[in-house]
Amino acid sequence: MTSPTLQHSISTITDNIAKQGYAVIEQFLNPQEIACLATHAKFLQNAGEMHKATTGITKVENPTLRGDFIHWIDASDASEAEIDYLNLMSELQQAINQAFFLGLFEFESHFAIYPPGAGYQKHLDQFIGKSERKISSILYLNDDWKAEDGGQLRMYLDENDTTRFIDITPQAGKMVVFLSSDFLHEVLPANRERMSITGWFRARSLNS
Ligand SMILES: O=C(O)CCC(=O)C(=O)O
Ligand SMILES: [Fe+2]
Repeated sequence: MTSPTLQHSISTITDNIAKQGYAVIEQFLNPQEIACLATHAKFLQNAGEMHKATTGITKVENPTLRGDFIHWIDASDASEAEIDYLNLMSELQQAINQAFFLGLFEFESHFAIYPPGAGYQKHLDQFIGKSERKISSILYLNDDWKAEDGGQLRMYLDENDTTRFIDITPQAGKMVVFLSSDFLHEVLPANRERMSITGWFRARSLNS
């Protein structure tokens, strides 16, 4: 059963995507749920389960492009906190499908930890020539994040004008959702560790 708060967040997301292609929700999950996910991210890190992220279809490590460590969430082997997250994202998926008729969705997601100083240079979330990733989502897990900690997600609002962007602080509980094909974005380096879960809703490709 969906809570009224979640229902409200979900309709804010679909309304804002329809209006401007992206949505920022300040408190998508409550502090307790975020704390469980953050604890799980630290557990994965301590267990050596976070791996250097790669970029592109060829999966090359490119620390100058991105410096984060990731762990893909596997529904068949998920912790309680991960299952709660996946259930919420499944509700969001249904709402997005109903609003935009995008259809045939799958969801893939990973934890990401950026050590201090690491970022992710300007990119699009679709691999060149591939467009299965339709919607990107990022949920932040960082308690008490201040603007001076850095680590903002910089979203470019016009691909032809790099002076038009918004900076989003990765504060715990905040969720950003956007059309994967439409927004160049980057992660600015932070001066403290930065944790998140990134997810993509995909349309099935014709050959999969
Ligand atoms: O963590 C963020 O704010 C963005 C991450 C990102 O762009 C990605 O993983 O593709
Ligand atoms: Fe991205």
